[in-house]
Amino acid sequence: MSFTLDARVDARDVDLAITVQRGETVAVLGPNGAGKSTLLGLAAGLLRADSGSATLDGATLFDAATFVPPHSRGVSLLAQDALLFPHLSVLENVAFGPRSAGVRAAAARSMARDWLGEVDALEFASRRPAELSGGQAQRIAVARALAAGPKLLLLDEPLAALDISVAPAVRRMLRRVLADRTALIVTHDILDAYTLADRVIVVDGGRVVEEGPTRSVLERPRTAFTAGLASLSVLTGERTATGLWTAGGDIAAPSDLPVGTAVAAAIRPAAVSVSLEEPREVNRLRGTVRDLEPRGDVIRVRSDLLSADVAPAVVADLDLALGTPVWFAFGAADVQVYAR
Ligand SMILES: Nc1ncnc2c1ncn2[C@@H]1O[C@H](COP(=O)(O)OP(=O)(O)OP(=O)(O)O)[C@@H](O)[C@H]1O
Repeated sequence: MSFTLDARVDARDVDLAITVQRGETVAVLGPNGAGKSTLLGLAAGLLRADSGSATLDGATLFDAATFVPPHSRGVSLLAQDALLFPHLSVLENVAFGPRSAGVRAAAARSMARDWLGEVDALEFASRRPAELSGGQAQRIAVARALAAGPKLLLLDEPLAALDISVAPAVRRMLRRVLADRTALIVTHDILDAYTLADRVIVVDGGRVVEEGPTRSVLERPRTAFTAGLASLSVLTGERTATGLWTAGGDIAAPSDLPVGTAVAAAIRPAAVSVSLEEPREVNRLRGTVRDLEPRGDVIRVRSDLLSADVAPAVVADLDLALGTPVWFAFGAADVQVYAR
């Protein structure tokens, strides 16, 4: 076990318990105000808990009697913005951590060069932060965080401030450097969770509401927030002999779960079609159009129960608008049933 935290911040109604295994990257997802930054603040030592404790590799970071200050924790926090020292060169920025830890100047510079190489940014060593693009500055910030030799790396939406044209390359770099590291990454981007994290924790209302391996949480969401993030429609109901019973009607779906089990069913919007007349498909549910959202080359048609991705021509042909009553249809094989 590497990092454990079980702590409360009463004024924020936050009560979180999490564990990160050694070498594991855990993504922290959740709506605005859920408590994600509070979690990072507690781990980094920027915020004090009212009660609880945290340990890192067996050493106490805080408890009722102890509070290890941020710089002595072996924890590095990488913020959304690079926050480099503007008056220092890139190399000096990265060498700062080792220098503060007592490493001699020449050795610290050599370490800094190694870390700059690690993030593909050696060519910027002599520049000042003002001469860097956002993506370049974020690479330097990663090198600086790693050069401090942290046992736990905290990343607070590290790609959020980047131009979408540079984010993929920085994400690839992060994937490489996070591979064997103990890290917590707060993100709003499901792609970060898929590409960077071994496990995800979903926080809502100051509590952990879902956790597990990234794929299983995102493919079998238990909360509306996670379902929305994963772009899945989730229907809840009870297992029947042929599928499941839901408030919207019976649905045919394959499943090995016993009849009567409380189940949820996830359906991808791309697998759902929309019509005005009652369709022939065995799985058909009535709905009312609540929202029409352009998403690339499809329009996402949302109702209270289900969403469907359809071609713009279909929206035009059916004359869909907010409030239009419609039928949704989908195949039994497109329904993923799991226990709630
Ligand atoms: N400095 C603060 N003082 C008091 N309450 C705060 C402070 N910062 C956050 N809170 C409250 O604590 C709760 C958790 O907020 P937190 O910033 O941790 O959420 P978050 O998940 O990081 O949100 P976001 O995604 O918007 O950054 C919220 O109710 C918020 O209003």
